[in-house]
Amino acid sequence: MIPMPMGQLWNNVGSLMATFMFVWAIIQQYFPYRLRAHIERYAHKFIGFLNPYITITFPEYTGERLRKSEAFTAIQNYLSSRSSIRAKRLKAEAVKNRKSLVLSMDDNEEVIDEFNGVKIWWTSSKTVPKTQSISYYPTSDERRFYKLTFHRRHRETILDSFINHIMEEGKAVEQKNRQRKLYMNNSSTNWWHKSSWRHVPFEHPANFRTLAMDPKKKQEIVNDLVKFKNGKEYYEKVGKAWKRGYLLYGPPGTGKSTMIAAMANFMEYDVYDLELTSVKDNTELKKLLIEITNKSIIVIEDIDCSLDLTGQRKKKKKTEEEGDEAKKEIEKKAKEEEKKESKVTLSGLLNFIDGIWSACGGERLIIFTTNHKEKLDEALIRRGRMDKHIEMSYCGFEAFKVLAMNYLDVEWDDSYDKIKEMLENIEMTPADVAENLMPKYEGEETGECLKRLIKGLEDAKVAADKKKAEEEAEAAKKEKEQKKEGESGEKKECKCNGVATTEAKENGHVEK
Ligand SMILES: Nc1ncnc2c1ncn2[C@@H]1O[C@H](COP(=O)(O)OP(=O)(O)OP(=O)(O)O)[C@@H](O)[C@H]1O
Ligand SMILES: [Mg+2]
Repeated sequence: MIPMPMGQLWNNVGSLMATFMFVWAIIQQYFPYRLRAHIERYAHKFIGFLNPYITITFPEYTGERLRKSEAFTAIQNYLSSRSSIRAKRLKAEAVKNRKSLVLSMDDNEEVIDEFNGVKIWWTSSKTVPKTQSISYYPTSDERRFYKLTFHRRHRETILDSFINHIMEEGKAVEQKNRQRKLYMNNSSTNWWHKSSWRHVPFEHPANFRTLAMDPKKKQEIVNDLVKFKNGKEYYEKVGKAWKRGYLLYGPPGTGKSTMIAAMANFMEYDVYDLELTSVKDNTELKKLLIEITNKSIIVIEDIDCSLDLTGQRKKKKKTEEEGDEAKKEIEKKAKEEEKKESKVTLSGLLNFIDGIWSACGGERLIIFTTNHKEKLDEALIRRGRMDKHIEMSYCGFEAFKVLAMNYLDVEWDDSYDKIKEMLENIEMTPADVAENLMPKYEGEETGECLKRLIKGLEDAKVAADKKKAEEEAEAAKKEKEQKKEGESGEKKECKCNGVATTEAKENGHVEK
């Protein structure tokens, strides 16, 4: 039914249409095809003259091979939020890769929508084809479609803006509701895998609220991410691929992996965990890159351990210095290693990050983590590649407060002053603080957990002092040995030379 304002005029039009339909049925039955086509053309003109409303149909499947229409899916998503508020009869479907059921209006249901003050009617219907045919595609013969009806005076608004608006909004709804994924790269030796990546649902609960770190630093990271997410036009304007690199560095247990999960949840991106050691060579690395979708985070954890990326440049430098023989030996060793290890090179990785191929697809974050920033090649982490370097460090008092809130649900306790002072002087990772705070049995008192943390900090202090004393003793011992060696060397030199060397003279060991 076409939605129209009711009234006398429309009643008349309605009976006129009914008469017309009757006449049309007779024409179809008895008139030859050519004449029928001719009459049909004029009939449409006549209906168009009487009916000021325009209708657009969006079928569920399109094309010869009956592929699911993108427009239909976008409208379904767009309407899922609206129709669930406005429609009286809804249909719930479990859709692949969606976190929750998709609610859409039931067949022959109508929803009234509005766009920039223009009234729009959506109806959902289905047709059952009269002729039966054998097909590999949709098992059911039912063809669902959405119908969009609007007044012809709004033709421009609808065609120029509204259609784009529903496509964009529908895609955004889909993005928001989809089940996000955690991908890992398949080993190149497993040739039976069709895709280079396999995945599992990404369900890490980390978020920025529960991430323990300095609040100012955390806010800065959140702002940076928001700027990146909304930066499509900006990146286009400056002629830069829409991607951003983060280097997370710090000791084990300071929350680098937790931060990645929090970023993925905040941005609603998929995560691609790239294990470099199982990538055969640079070509395979490129192939992996091409298969990565937009709105994703590419992670390479412990980049300093992944490959001998730091060594390759240094080796090259060394060979140049040492000449042919050393060169040959190193090349031989390298060849042997290549046989069993990944052949991904530093330049291959640099190209992966910001070569021309890296620009296929957009909205990607690349994150490296390391415990030893100083070990990495400067080229790998220079700005532009790794745009933001984030240090994840030992637990400070602000970070402790977040952890105490997470684990114990307390905002303040009398012991906090003492803990604050201790955390300023003792290094303990957030992972260790969290472990101390976590109740060890059902109903363990908050005070007990805090006491355990204080005890843990005291123990850590004792251990750190002991380590420091040992290191100092070791250093003193070494220095003493070196001094001794130096002295005996000088004496030897003085004895054997017969003639005093300049150095011996300077040191006062001159033979008379
Ligand atoms: N900053 C933090 N905020 C909240 N929880 C943390 C934080 N740091 C560590 N944790 C807790 O400690 C555990 C280990 O942290 P995580 O794996 O993120 O450390 P990491 O820095 O990645 O360590 P590694 O260098 O060994 O990979 C996490 O599961 C989390 O519960
Ligand atoms: Mg980690």
